[in-house]
Amino acid sequence: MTSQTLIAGNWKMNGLLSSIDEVRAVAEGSCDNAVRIAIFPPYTLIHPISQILGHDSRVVLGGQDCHYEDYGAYTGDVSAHQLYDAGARMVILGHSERRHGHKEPCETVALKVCAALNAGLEPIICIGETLEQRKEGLTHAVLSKQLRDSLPDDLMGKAFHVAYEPVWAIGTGMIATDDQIVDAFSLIRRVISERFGTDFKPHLLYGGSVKPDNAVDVLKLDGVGGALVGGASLKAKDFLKIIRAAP
Ligand SMILES: O=C(CO)COP(=O)(O)O
Repeated sequence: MTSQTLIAGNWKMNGLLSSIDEVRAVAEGSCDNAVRIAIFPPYTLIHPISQILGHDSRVVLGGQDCHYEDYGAYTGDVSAHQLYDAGARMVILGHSERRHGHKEPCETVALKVCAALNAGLEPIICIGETLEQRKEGLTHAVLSKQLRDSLPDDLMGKAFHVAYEPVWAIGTGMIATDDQIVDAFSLIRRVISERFGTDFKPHLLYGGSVKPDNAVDVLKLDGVGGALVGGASLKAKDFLKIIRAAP
């Protein structure tokens, strides 16, 4: 699995056809090949953006979720194969806005991870505790359970990423402290090595209020393999500052 720093922008339910210019500006403004860049626009924009960027673009596209079935009577859903067909090569799975907003259980996330890998998509699997859970001292228990139950058994040798996104840090401007990030990452590494063996080195991202002015501090932390950025990925000028902050 690549150890290249990954800077990923999750646009969530933002962006219109006119926003394609922002992706073009990111592709043109980023010349450091050491950093991998991914943008997760809404489904409606994946294909038009992929057409404009072309195959050898610096920017990889991804979906923000997918269904675990390949096709069928699932009104409103999109399959991993459809994402790939539209030009996506990655997918975010288990984001807290899916886990909490759509009551999505870990077992469903695990099925989606399998579907994504079968379709040739690289998944970013998100986990994170709420503020109440942290205050009650449940952070480790919550993260371990989410991780164990959201990862299918058959992951050896597959390219995937785990994003630690504390729910209370998302969209709040309240970034996790260095100690909280390092602590969560060491737990994630431990849980994964217990399950898949010590040779298995997961690629870990941090997400939650990453901005141009704090990106350097987050990305230099030991073991941080990149960032999953929400609000600050919507404008190319902000996102490029975060990309340039990568070590
Ligand atoms: O949810 C996030 C990325 O998936 C983080 O969002 P913000 O960067 O807006 O806090």
